[in-house]
Amino acid sequence: MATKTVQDLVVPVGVTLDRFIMHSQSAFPYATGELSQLLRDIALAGKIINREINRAGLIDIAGENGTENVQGENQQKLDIVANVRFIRALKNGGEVCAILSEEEEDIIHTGNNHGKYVVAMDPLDGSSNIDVNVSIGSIFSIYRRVTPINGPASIEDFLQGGRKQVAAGYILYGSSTMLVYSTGDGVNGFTFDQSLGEFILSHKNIGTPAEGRIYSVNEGHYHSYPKFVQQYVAQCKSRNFSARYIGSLVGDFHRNMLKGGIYLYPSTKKDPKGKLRLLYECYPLAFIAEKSGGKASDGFGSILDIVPESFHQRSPLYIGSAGLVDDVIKG
Ligand SMILES: O=P(O)(O)OC[C@H]1O[C@](O)(COP(=O)(O)O)[C@@H](O)[C@@H]1O
Ligand SMILES: [Mg+2]
Ligand SMILES: [Mg+2]
Repeated sequence: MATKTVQDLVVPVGVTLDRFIMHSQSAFPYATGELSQLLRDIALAGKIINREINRAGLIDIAGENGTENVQGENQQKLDIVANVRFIRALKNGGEVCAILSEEEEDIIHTGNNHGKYVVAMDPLDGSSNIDVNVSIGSIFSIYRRVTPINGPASIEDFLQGGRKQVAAGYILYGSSTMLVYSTGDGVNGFTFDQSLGEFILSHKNIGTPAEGRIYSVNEGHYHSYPKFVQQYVAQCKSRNFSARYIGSLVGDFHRNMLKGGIYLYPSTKKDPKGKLRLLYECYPLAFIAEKSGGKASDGFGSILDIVPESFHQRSPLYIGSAGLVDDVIKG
């Protein structure tokens, strides 16, 4: 038997998120490092939330909290824990002057008025899956503030529109934990190595396949969908597409980005403007979709071109492989 070389025996750890961020930053000689630090702060929040999720059943932070958020949805204990963990990490990090969260009515001022950035976030996405051990996520969207540094942030910092995002991404707590983000130049994914406590580059320069054979939609609401969506779903069935729906946007989106597919959350009779929130669900995932070669539409045009009007605004969402999103819109 051939003797193993040192390379065979000592497999390299890979590129850590930290190193990757450092490298990307060295391509921009005038970068000051603040956005890099902010991405590290988000990764830290992700690690802490990952730990909380893993032990939720052991330390009584599973289940409903008995409260409702600003949108009238039941809050799970972990929704609140994730919200607090994120806010704390961003406050302590110092780069963010204000935060918009799904769990809070108004923006949260961090006290860091010198911070150049604001973050809109869904601290825990897929709340109905928390207690049943199914994939959930966190979603974030980053803007450079437009209000003067050293003063308080305000509404216009958050209502700049999806095209003004300087970075966006998500953390997926699934069969492994992953952080996926883009600063506009490609989309990269990092898998969390529990033993090292580090995110390691595992999915370099992700590209969404132009076509696919997976459709993800809550078919329980079928009769409540607009005609063009019903027709599209019928078309998916007649083309023998696979139906895959977790009910955690991050998980459904991630699978379709890697394998080729489409996620649909149309308007319904109950939610005529759609269920998903524009600023911290649709915009960031649309940013990732477009930067990976996919598409995101509200049925009329690109999600990123919707002019935002309010913090918790909702939108229909059709997102994934470009060819499939085009098929829905054509009707
Ligand atoms: O249960 P439904 O109506 O199919 O909705 C599922 C969708 O709602 C969401 O759970 C909304 O997100 P939150 O859990 O952050 O409120 C999405 O993740 C998911 O895709
Ligand atoms: Mg969500
Ligand atoms: Mg949520």
